[in-house]
Amino acid sequence: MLQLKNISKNFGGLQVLQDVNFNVPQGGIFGLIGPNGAGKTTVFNLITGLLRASGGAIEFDGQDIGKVAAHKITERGIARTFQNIRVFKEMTLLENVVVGMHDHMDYSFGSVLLNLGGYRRIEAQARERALELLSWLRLDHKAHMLADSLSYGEQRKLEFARALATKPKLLLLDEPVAGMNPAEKTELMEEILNIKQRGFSIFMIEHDMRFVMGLCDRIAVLNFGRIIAEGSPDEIKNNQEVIEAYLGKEDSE
Ligand SMILES: Nc1ncnc2c1ncn2[C@@H]1O[C@H](COP(=O)(O)OP(=O)(O)OP(=O)(O)O)[C@@H](O)[C@H]1O
Repeated sequence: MLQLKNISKNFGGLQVLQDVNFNVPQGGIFGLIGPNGAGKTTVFNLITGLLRASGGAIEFDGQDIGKVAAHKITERGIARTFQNIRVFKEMTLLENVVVGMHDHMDYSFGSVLLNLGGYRRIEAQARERALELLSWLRLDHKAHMLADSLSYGEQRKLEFARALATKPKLLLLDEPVAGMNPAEKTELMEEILNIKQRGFSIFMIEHDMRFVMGLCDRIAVLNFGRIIAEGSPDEIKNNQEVIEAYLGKEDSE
């Protein structure tokens, strides 16, 4: 579904990614892990059009998206959440999700003027859909509360609902359980599995190994800007180079 082909990225003289190749398959959960500073967020920024690669190609559904603008990439079906939470705290949960939908709603200024009934119907459908998305994350009972009243973990989940509002084929999650307590992590695991079962493909960056190993069908490991391993969670857990990258050569015993 999403293919990175020989991707490299330099910031001035600093080579952050080198010959990165992997394929995120349709319908599953793919994980990208690696030590701090390995280049994981840079990969997400390249895929979502926030940065341009220095070399190589990125294809989504067989089409080159390497030069496509960020908002157009969302239109093509890729949505993301960020490491730092970006919800509108002074708006209700429902409003937060409806805002995420607006670019994709089927009305123009003219049609609103000519057809107020149609506009109201579309708005009502949007609110209904937003409630459904909130229910996927078990936040529907708080739909009319301000986002500011949510715990940190709940705000992260609200971000997911908002990303889903753009009807993505592929959902990119940047450290989804950062800052969550163990109970919230367990809940989110179930919710992400449910989202997968609804037909969404998921690609996540995550440091929490229990979460990554428990959820992902396949995992790629990035170390100093290079992919050093790719495989099933069991293959990754037992890969000597991966163990050394995380623990350091000396301590790997
Ligand atoms: N805009 C930039 N300009 C210069 N260097 C950058 C820029 N963005 C990232 N880097 C550098 O690129 C390297 C990779 O950063 P990146 O954030 O992609 O790593 P990461 O694997 O996501 O790390 P973490 O797990 O800590 O979030 C780091 O050395 C970082 O300092």
